[in-house]
Amino acid sequence: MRVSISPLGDLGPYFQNLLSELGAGAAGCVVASRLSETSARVLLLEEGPSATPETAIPRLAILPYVTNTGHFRRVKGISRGNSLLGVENQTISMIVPRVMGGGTTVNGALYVRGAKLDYDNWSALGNPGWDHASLLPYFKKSEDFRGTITEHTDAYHGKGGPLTVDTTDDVREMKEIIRPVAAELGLDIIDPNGPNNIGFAPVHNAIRSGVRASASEAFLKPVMRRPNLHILTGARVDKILFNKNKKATGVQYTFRGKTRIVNARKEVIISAGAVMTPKLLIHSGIGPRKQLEKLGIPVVALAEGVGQNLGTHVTIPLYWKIKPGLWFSTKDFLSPHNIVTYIKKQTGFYSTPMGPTMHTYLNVGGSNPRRPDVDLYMGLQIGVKLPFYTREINSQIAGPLLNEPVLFATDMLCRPKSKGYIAITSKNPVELPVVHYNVYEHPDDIKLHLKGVEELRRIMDSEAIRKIRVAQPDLTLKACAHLGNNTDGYWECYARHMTIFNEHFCCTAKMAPPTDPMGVVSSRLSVRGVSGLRVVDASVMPEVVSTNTMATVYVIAEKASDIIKQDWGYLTKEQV
Ligand SMILES: Cc1cc2nc3c(=O)[nH]c(=O)nc-3n(C[C@H](O)[C@H](O)[C@H](O)COP(=O)(O)OP(=O)(O)OC[C@H]3O[C@@H](n4cnc5c(N)ncnc54)[C@H](O)[C@@H]3O)c2cc1C
Repeated sequence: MRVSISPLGDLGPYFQNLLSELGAGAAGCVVASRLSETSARVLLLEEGPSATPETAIPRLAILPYVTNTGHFRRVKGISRGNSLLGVENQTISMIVPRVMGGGTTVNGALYVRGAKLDYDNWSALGNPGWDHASLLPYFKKSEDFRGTITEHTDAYHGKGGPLTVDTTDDVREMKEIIRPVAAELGLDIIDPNGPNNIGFAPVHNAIRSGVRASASEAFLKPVMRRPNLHILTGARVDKILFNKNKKATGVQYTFRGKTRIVNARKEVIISAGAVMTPKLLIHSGIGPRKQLEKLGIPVVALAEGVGQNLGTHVTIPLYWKIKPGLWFSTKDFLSPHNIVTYIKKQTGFYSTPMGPTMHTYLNVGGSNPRRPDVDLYMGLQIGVKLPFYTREINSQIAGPLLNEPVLFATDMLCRPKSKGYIAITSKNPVELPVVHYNVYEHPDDIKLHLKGVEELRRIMDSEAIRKIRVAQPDLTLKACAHLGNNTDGYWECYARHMTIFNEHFCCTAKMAPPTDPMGVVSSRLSVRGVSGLRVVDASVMPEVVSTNTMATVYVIAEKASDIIKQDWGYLTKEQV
């Protein structure tokens, strides 16, 4: 996708009467697209470049994990205490997107909405209008669903929206493997975005006819020529500017090495993602008192919750060796047939993402039989070296499976009670934040997580899975071997070594009622203590949802767009 890169200085008075938006990620692309449906002038400032062509190829979706594609920065993700023991210095190198489309250009393209009760809980926390029934029309508005619809799921899917959601060949194959397992264990096979939230759920992907449907491709590309929408890439916003009445009047940004200012008469919307939005707020004088004082940044508004309350998911990876021939091999990557088929028709091997193809949503803690507390992801893959982990871990767990066909499963905790924070350590806009997330800080998390491991092992021991497995090599973690074979102690030790946290960051500028001292934005997503400033991205989630976060960010952005349109008189009260 090509975007305009004219320096704003050349555009003069055009930017009067402006809605200025920054961050063209999942949320930013939706908001820019929807707001430019009105007569408002919209300026979208994005720090990163346009996406390069290989990002569109689903099979290469995991590329960021193994190489540096230049579409993201790596920030430190640190966990202290008795966790991440198998990771060098207990520090993961985390991906923070920096490209048109943000996370949706570099992510695994899984489109999953989480459980209905996640949203009902947001509303119960004092955020009216954010319950599932109110959000369902917005999920549907975004979506152009190409998968199978039944009479039970029809009411949950949209047709004709900008974002194509589909299932792939790999997912269909996995579904056939799982069908007898589900029958044997008495579990349903469900639609991951349908009415039932417990069971095996074949993955839905944001993919359009074999090509990644990123936020910029789906929401911006079709509307690029709107005269009231202007997009500037390579523009890093350094701070929000305020007048003496604490109204946001515009932003200061750096473009081609020069500092510039643009004024926004209507409002400024931050969509920089859950790691970078807190940085920008703090650099603009909105944040916890101690932090602003320490950095010597003049206070515009005190907001103790900025950068706090960090939520994400934690995962334990496990591997089983399977029969050869069931799955592709490394040779498929270099097969001229596969390459030519993809180039000519966007079908075949390269048209499907490499990653999990099946969720298993279960409630193992007994809290609510309708709301999952673990998501056991599964997929077939070829054994590779594991990023993040130490040499010892790699030789014990990955080594025996290198280049072998494996069934991998990750036990993901849906809503960990442990919380983290984003540390902003410098006033320098170029300096990156550090993510602190102490895995298993809350004692309930490990207990629940280990119940997930138990369930996973039960699934792997089912008759149907045994049929596709071969003798398992010894994958014992030596550091835990003294605790016995398959004992609770062994698995806890395994989890404390192997569990990592994902880049499903959220909740660092959370939406909350005024009574909550850690709330940063209102239920209309306006930043408290100032005017003319909103946050619309993963930061505003009050609590993490039960699954991957992209679909949730899309729904936040769809709803926010209508709220903003209403506040500026483009929609009536009844229309939101
Ligand atoms: C590697 C990876 C894999 C993932 N896999 C999945 C998956 O398969 N399914 C799923 O549901 N979720 C997945 N996620 C999570 C999902 O991508 C995010 O939840 C989602 O992208 C968050 O959207 P956002 O709009 O909040 O932020 P982002 O999409 O991160 O967008 C933020 C944008 O703001 C820009 N920006 C930041 N600071 C500035 C600044 N100062 N000035 C201008 N621009 C700025 C960034 O360059 C970026 O483009 C994954 C995330 C990652 C990183």
